[in-house]
Amino acid sequence: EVFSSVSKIKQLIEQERQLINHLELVLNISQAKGDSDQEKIERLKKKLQNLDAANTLFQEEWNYLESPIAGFKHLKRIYEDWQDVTESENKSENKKRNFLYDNLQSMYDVTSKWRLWPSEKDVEGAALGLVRLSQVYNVFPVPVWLSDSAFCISNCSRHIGVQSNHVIVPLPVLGSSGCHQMNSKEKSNVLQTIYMFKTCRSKNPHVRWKEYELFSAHDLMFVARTALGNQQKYEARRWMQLVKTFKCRSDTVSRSLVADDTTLVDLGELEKKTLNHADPVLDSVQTGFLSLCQRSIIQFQERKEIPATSCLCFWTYCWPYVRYATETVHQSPEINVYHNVLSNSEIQDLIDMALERMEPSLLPVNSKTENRTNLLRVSQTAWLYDTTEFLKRLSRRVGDITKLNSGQSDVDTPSEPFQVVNYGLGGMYAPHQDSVKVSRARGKENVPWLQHAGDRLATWMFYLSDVTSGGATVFPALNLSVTPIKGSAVFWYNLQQDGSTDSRLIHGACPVLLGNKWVANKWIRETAQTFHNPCHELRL
Ligand SMILES: O=C(O)CCC(=O)C(=O)O
Ligand SMILES: [Fe+2]
Repeated sequence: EVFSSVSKIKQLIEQERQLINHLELVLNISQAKGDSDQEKIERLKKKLQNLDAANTLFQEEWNYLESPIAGFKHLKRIYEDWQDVTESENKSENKKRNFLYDNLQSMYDVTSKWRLWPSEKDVEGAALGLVRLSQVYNVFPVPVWLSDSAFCISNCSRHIGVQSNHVIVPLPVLGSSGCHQMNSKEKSNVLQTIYMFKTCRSKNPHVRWKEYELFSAHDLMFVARTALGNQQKYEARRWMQLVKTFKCRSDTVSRSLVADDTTLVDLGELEKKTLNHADPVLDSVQTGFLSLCQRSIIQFQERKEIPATSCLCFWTYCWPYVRYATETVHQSPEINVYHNVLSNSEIQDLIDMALERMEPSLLPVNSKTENRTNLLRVSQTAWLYDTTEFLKRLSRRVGDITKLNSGQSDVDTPSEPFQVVNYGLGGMYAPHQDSVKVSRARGKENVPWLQHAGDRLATWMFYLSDVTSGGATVFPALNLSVTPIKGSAVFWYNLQQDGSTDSRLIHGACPVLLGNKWVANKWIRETAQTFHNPCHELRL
């Protein structure tokens, strides 16, 4: 599975490069051997050129893949293109075993076994990410017709205080259109982006859009069909309607964007299936979650810098001494954000360690990932035990700041190992409690220490990245959202003094609209806090 981690999607560039080099070699040898159909070799060589161009596009600018549109298009292209290359021989009528046939066959076998190669499920996962983003943030692709080029891009909604029909262009997309003179402050500002975009376009009407910035009719149909398959009829209809606007346009660009007749036949069938849709009914937690997520996008531009005045500064006791700042973001129950608790190189080390071990995240209660269509949690996770001095030091730092027993080892387990998380395209975590009271024993029989560790008394979460847009941690019951700041951490108690779950601490991670979000959790368990957990008045 790739779609649930933006960093893994980026890594595909390197992997595809290796395949391209291999294919080139195979084609050259085949040509020299002369045992294959020359026409076929020519066709594949043409294809190879296209693959090479598409791959090179992202080679230097791989941050473009942090845009959900580019990410979706990239996964879909890799899946479809390589399916086409490796299956071309199988499909042909006169299957003749030769060097080319054998090699394409083995490339097919190898890639279908690669865990880090996109499957149809990945393309669907990315499509559902787009649907989720359009639902949550009301950023929705609308066709915008500009001079000779047609493109569909996000519609900026009333939710972020801008009239409809304005457009949001995800920043990486903007960069390629000759509008990249923005400074970093401007880059973090979604609203400004819209105005930048508008001015920029009017100054550069000749700018042509790159293929991965555009949704073709085929792309839109794919998203609509996937939404329908996920029982999201209303959303399916919204995406489908865009194809119709293509259809109505008479200019050549729009006509070329409507792929072929099958798209139109598909469109008719899909329309029938999406009739009589009903809007989903959301409960109050979900509604609170969504409106906090929407609001956090507007707040983003207002609050990016670490607040200087409202912070108390401390030193940790452990080497290397860290001068951190405490910001109380909520009073009762108390939620604190600690700034400057990790250095950039510590962050890089954590991410490098985690990247090798990441697996699709499990849901907390049923611990099953089979039904990924619900996508309550779209991310990948790696557990890092305190096996190195570096990780022990980070665990100690958490203990120094929280005054809790935060160590982690096989014999004595006051807290869990670090759980490093990387979110995917439109990656999110629906509202949940970190407390595991309900599910404690279930499925954990093979982890003996967990049986005695007690509940998750407190949550410590390092932010290992900033997020360009979206991705806030929100607390619907407290009407609070916390913006990820690289190197900061957020901390709260999940349990009340009597050990019961504090329902006010329900929280979730908003979908990432643009960027690559990384966090690292450390859950501090109850049992080993006997002489550490401060009594009521002393709690941090
Ligand atoms: O990523 C976030 O902002 C929240 C993550 C979270 O709640 C969790 O992993 O339990
Ligand atoms: Fe959580």
